[in-house]
Amino acid sequence: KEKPKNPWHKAVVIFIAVLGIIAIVALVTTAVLQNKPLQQKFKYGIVLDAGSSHTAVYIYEWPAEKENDTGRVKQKHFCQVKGPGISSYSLSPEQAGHSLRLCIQEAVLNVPRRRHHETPLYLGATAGMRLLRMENQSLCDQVLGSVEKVLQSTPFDYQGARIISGQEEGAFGWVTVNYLSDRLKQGSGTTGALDLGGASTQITFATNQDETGESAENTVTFRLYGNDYFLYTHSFLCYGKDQVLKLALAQQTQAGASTLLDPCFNQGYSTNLSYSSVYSSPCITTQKPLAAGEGFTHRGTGNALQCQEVVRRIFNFSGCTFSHCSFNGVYQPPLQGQFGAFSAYYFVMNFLNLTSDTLENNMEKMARYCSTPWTQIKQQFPNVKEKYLAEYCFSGTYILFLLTHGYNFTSDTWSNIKFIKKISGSDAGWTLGYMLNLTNMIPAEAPDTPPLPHAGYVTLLLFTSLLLFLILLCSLRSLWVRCTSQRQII
Ligand SMILES: Nc1ccn([C@@H]2O[C@H](COP(=O)(O)OP(=O)(O)O)[C@@H](O)[C@H]2O)c(=O)n1
Ligand SMILES: [Ca+2]
Repeated sequence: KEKPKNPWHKAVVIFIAVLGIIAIVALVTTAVLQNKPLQQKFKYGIVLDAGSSHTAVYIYEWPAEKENDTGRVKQKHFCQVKGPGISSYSLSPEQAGHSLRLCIQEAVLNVPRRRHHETPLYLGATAGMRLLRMENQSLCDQVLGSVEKVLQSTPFDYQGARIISGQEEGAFGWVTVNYLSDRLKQGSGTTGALDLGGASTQITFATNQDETGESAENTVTFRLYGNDYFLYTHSFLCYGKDQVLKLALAQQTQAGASTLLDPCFNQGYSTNLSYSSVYSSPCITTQKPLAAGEGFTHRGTGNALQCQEVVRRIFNFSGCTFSHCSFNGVYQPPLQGQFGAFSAYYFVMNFLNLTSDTLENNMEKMARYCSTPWTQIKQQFPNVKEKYLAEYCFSGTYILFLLTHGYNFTSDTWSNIKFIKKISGSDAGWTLGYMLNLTNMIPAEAPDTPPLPHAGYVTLLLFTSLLLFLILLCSLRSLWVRCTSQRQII
């Protein structure tokens, strides 16, 4: 019944089999290789954070091809400029630019040479320069001119040095935190940002659109990856931890006495301070007391409860003209969601071991730290700079007070605050968000994402190839069986 077969049939079958296998192998290898570039190429961006107490240089890096994916830009290098913040050079502006040179040299070495000319370089100055601008616009311009001159002479693509606003500082800190924790693409449940500097402090969180209606100056809106965000943000100038200490010292030296007994410093701590070091800041609106001499002795008595009262007096809780206020008559809608607290919040709370305990336990630990004699503190932490060490009782008490009485965190909502320094290897702070914004790296609309990740494609491909191979094998086998049996018949 079988039709007679061509004797070439067997050769054709073998030829098809070999061709089929070669095709499948070629398909798999090209698909796997083409979908993933063999060598990653990177691009770079540099941001200088000119803070009130110090300047830091951040170098960021991202894959050259995929700029629009969330969570892809990361911190490659960090350099801390030696010496104080640029606003401290108001009496010798040339030194401000000069102070940056070593970190710039490091940046030159850390970015591949062929990328230098296309690497954007930004400098943003925060509260220290805001205060200098209030005090003396011309000195402020001279300092900015001095850093500009140095930054222009680098091989990078210099994009400008400016004082950023408190809203920008708060909002870009929020962008950084949510970008790094990959929350922007998901579109739900963002994290608020709490930043404590030396001269100002920021609070920023997403809220409902109707909550932002009350105060336009506290509102920032973003459209990121197809989602609309309504942010509440406020920057309290003079409420960074160094300026707040001046406020507290001024508050306590109104009588112009020659000795200040300060409950916010440890018992046995004593140092001489000049009245002008306290009263020269634009944050201090009261005049240096008439009775005052040149200076006073600043002596610790170490009492946390009394220190809380000192801190309370630098807050004003009356005169709210909105539905809700934090303090000093500043609008604040009800707190929402989780918060990341970084910068000096982290440094102080981490030192005091207050990052992962209840509010009540933290208050107790704080009381114990404040009442520890100064000699014992120094013995316990011989490697910590004395200036920092002496101020932890005050700074810790201030932070606890600010978060609870200031922003209205309670024992119940305390655990919503996470004290953080880095997220996935990059520092929390405004600099990354600032760069992402200026380089348009976060699109307003969600980019078209491939329906499957790379690994998914590879798996799918391997399975299909295997299946094809098996089908080929089976059909060849049946053909083979048929033509050999026919030959026997012949
Ligand atoms: N290891 C460190 C580094 C900085 N800090 C403090 O962190 C604060 C950083 O403020 P900043 O220089 O960014 O000042 P702003 O311009 O942001 O107000 C300063 O009060 C520093 O003293 C700290 O407590 N421990
Ligand atoms: Ca800062």
